[in-house]
Amino acid sequence: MLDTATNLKSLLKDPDLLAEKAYAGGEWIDGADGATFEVVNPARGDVIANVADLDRKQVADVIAGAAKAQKEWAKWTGKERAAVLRKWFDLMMEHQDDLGTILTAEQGKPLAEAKGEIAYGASFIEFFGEEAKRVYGEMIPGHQRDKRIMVLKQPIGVAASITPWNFPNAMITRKAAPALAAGCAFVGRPAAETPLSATAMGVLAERAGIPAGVFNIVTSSRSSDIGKEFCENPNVRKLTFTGSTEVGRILLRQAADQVMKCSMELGGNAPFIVFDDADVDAAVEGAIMCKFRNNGQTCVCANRIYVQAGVYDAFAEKLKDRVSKMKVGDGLEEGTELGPLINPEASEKVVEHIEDAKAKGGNVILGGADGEMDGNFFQPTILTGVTQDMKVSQEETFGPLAPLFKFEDEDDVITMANDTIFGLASYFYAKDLSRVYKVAEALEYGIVGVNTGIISTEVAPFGGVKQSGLGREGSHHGIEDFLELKYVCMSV
Ligand SMILES: NC(=O)C1=CN([C@@H]2O[C@H](COP(=O)(O)OP(=O)(O)OC[C@H]3O[C@@H](n4cnc5c(N)ncnc54)[C@H](OP(=O)(O)O)[C@@H]3O)[C@@H](O)[C@H]2O)C=CC1
Ligand SMILES: O=C(O)[C@H](O)CS(=O)(=O)O
Repeated sequence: MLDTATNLKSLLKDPDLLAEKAYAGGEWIDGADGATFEVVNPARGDVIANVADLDRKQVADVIAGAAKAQKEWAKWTGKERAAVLRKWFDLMMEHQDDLGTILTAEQGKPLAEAKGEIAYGASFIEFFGEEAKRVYGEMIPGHQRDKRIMVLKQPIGVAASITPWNFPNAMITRKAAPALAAGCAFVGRPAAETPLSATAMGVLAERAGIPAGVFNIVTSSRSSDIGKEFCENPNVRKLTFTGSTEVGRILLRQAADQVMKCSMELGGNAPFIVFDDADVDAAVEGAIMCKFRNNGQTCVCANRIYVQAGVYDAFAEKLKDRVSKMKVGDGLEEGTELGPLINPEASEKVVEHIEDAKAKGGNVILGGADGEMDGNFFQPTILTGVTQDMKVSQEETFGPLAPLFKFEDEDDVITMANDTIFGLASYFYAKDLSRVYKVAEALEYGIVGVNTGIISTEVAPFGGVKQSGLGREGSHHGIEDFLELKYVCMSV
């Protein structure tokens, strides 16, 4: 039973990984006047930690220190930076079990998924540690006989990061790894719901030999204040955000005054399309992984499931059979496949989408809003007879709700799939090669999964179009957002 920080420490092989202070300038610091905020285990509602609650002035001081440290860090060679990043990666993998336990305790996902997130998060550090050695500039043939043109790539400076609660480790490393590899300093503010995974990364950064002030975690419950400091502080040259489109808009407006370089990984509304020529069994498995990963709390989860008329009934029946067997429970308990939602508001949103769909003609064939589940637990739910006018079609549910839409022909489903302000991830199952090419090209999304429901990897460029974001994270593209191009024109 998780009910106190002491109890959580008792589950860890290395209890020092549970850090309740902020990590800044190589020091562990308290909130001003000892202020703290509570971290709650979403499965049981118990307080598992009391974490330093930094105020805006303290964060400004951290940024000043990061700016100083960054000047020295930028002088390191790419190879030297690669070495400490590799050490950080090795330490993450060595402590994968403890990091997973901490993650499950504060976020709720099943322990196996949490450990998977640690490996996924670590993969960004491994990948960008290697990229640190390959930040190449270029020589361009001069435009005049006496001119030589050189293009340098230099670190942008201090990168400020704001991350969500749903992937409390990987969303930090997906930003910190390219930032540090490029020679930037990093000041990260994790979601108040899940700061412990972030401070644990501070413990390991210190052990890896990352210089003081290069990697900083500012824990705070005052998200708006800290966001304003990040956007208004002249020492911050880059803002990288993962979270809702709503908050992304606020940050972009705030960052505009400094014309700050921003990367935005925002909300999604992923269509998952099953054509008549699909392998239906494979599509059902893909839909389960895509829809119920992290209990539906990912920006790339299938939010709308479109099934062509010829296979609709078979798909619905098979999906219902598989989902009815999924185990809901505490993420720390053996065999749990679906943990709790992060908070009561998340459950309320799922209920709202179910009730709206029912009122507009939808049918619940599994689960539903009036289940006997307590706390933040929610029984996985499948709706049929879903149509475009329902809330679930235009809003991100961010929970274990699978709405099935029936469609007749290819052009119709492309139109429906693209009928959203979002454009992050999309998926479809089909075998015909011509259809695969045409549909992949027609979907207005940054990511298209073909005959797969899982697309997340450090080697590919992750990001959205339309109101799902700006920029890409991961892949060799991911480091570019932390570099500035400098053109040197030499007269010889
Ligand atoms: N595209 C992507 O990769 C991802 C997108 N998302 C999207 O985010 C949403 C769910 O995540 P959720 O965490 O609730 O999203 P939010 O946008 O509410 O929060 C994201 C982060 O922003 C912080 N925040 C909230 N308001 C402000 C503000 N005014 N100024 C500065 N920071 C602020 C939050 O802090 P606090 O929580 O402490 O208030 C949190 O750390 C969904 O829409 C999901 O699709 C989520 C993850 C990944
Ligand atoms: O926060 C999220 O939803 C992640 O970006 C999704 S993923 O990269 O872990 O797939």
